[in-house]
Amino acid sequence: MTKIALTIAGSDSGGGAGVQADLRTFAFHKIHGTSAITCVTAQNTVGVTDVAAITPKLVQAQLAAIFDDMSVDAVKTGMLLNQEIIEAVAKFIRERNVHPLVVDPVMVSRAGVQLIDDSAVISLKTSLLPQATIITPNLYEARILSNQEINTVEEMKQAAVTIQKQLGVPVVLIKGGGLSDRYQSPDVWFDGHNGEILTGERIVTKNTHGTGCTLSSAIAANLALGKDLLTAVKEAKHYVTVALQNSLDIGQGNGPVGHFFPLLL
Ligand SMILES: Nc1ncnc2c1ncn2[C@@H]1O[C@H](COP(=O)(O)OP(=O)(O)O)[C@@H](O)[C@H]1O
Ligand SMILES: Cc1ncc(COP(=O)(O)OP(=O)(O)O)c(N)n1
Repeated sequence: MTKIALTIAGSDSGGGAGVQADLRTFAFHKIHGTSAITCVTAQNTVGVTDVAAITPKLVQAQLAAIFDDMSVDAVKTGMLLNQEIIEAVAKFIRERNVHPLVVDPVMVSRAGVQLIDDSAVISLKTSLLPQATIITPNLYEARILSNQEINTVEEMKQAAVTIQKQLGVPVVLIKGGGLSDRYQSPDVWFDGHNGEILTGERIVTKNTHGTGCTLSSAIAANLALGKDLLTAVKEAKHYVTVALQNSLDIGQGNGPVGHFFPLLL
């Protein structure tokens, strides 16, 4: 039977991240992708030049249109932009008991650019993250969520424990793309009992745009396919590594990861 996944995220006009990356990732996994768009960014490989929010009412209407008609096997959230949209999404997820739910708490891009309003961070912490099956902060986002400095794998482990306990999220995966390690790009998993370092070869390329979106949508795709959470994460990390090996040297800045390769999962 055809599996269905949903991305609740922003549009990236340059096609490297956001909804565009998510739908490509779903398609690669042979999942039918649906989308509830939260905001439209004017963006390319160099940066974001403008952004406009979709009204919370229209975000909710997109969600209702999907869930009133289809049976959704897994959901991911990405860039939610502001407090009103986060509250609308969180309310829908609570009322419809939406799961499994992968929350990529998009706040700051790997280049350090803030992608959501300050007030939105509080709503994210209190309304959305506690409903997630797994959250996938990058180093910047994990610093904000844990209130601690993170520059090493040891500090990633400590922060994962802090975030998991303080926010009551079942599983925290801190992504290590931003570490200054020349050979490895490790992610740290903590599920309340067990911690695990998911190792991965660091691919040397400037074309890393969309890695976080691709990872979280690949996790959602694997969950939609019925895989257990740790397997879903490990296979998603492998997918991102291969996508980085096939990244596209387009544009004048950081090109996107590529999705044009044979299935190697
Ligand atoms: N150069 C790289 N080589 C291999 N894996 C990478 C590289 N950069 C990022 N990753 C991986 O991509 C995923 C997304 O991480 P990251 O880039 O830190 O997130 P974000 O895009 O949200 O800032 C993680 O699994 C991370 O380990
Ligand atoms: C519309 C939109 N959503 C999310 C992001 C951030 O993308 P991400 O893959 O998490 O980060 P980078 O690897 O590109 O830093 C975005 N830029 N736009």
